[in-house]
Amino acid sequence: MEVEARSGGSSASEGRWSQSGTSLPVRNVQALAASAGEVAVDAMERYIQPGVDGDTVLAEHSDEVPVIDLAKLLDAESVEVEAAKLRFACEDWGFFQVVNHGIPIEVIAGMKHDIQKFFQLPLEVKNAYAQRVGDLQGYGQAFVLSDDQKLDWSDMFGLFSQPPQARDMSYWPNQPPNFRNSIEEYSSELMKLSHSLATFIAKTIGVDPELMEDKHVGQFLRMNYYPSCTTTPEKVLGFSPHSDGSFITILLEVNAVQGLQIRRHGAWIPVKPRGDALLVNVGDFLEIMTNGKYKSIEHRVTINAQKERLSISAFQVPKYDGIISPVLGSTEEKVLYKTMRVEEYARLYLSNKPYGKRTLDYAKLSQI
Ligand SMILES: O=C(O)CCC(=O)C(=O)O
Ligand SMILES: [Fe+2]
Repeated sequence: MEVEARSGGSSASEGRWSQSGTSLPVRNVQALAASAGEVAVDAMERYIQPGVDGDTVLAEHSDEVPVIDLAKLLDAESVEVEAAKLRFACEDWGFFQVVNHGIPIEVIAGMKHDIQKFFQLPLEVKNAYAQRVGDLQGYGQAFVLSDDQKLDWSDMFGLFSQPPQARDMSYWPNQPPNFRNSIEEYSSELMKLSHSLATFIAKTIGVDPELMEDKHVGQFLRMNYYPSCTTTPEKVLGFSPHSDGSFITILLEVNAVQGLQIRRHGAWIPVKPRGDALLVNVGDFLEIMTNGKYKSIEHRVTINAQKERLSISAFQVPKYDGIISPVLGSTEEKVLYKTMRVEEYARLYLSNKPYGKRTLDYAKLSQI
């Protein structure tokens, strides 16, 4: 069936395909959506996920997503109360909004502006940047805009943005003109935020922050573009349910269009974008390190009928040649996760396609 769908790309649908470096046609969802008026039912079909529209969504709980104030964590008078909130957020939700995060407004505004301009570039221009890269070895430098394997209604462009010595900026897009600079500023600001959060997270579990130091030394930045979908928005997903292969992930919701949903008690809770906050979530590596005390929660992205949505995920990742293992609070604590090489985990995660929590299940000792 898959072959059928691909070879169906006759002259009528050629405009919806773009050629990758290989001869395989790669679907670009933004281009497909732009031709919406004539999107044939069969072109849409592969994106339809049966049952999505039947899942329980509890919008009335959206306001309960925890909010953590970094300024209060940094203030001796309020740190205790705020750290307790942080602990609850990581244990119970696996997600929190961080306000007073200290990232200059102009840095965020620059990044938002440039990412919108980037996705407005002609497909051939974007593909040229995407084609130049694609090597994920040792986390690699960047990866594709379109993915012909993917069933999700989105296009993504990713690059390894930190640390400076491990990246090659010559691969980064230089359109719009200030893009490289915006990425550089944004990612180095986020790195500082990540270190600050990691310090407080370590304290909430009684771990020496230095033990966490090499667990978020790198940063992978992924820019996500979710076109609107006029035909069957309730039946497609921009991003299928997954947990993140990171220590923590810091998400910027670029244009305030709702879409992200968090798995909670068997239902989905939509997250309301906040202009003054960044959304942080616990990733798989932090779940393993805390021996399951902090949860790497599944999440997914839904699609809007009228509006496109853009977001930027910044995955804080450990040293590729390091190891990841539970850090125990006491000698009596039962070890629930394997000790794994980061490289092994990363390879598994990337090969699995992060649908569901398969990689994390593999790391759980109780599963074997
Ligand atoms: O776009 C979003 O809101 C979330 C994206 C996401 O979950 C991811 O990049 O891992
Ligand atoms: Fe995610």
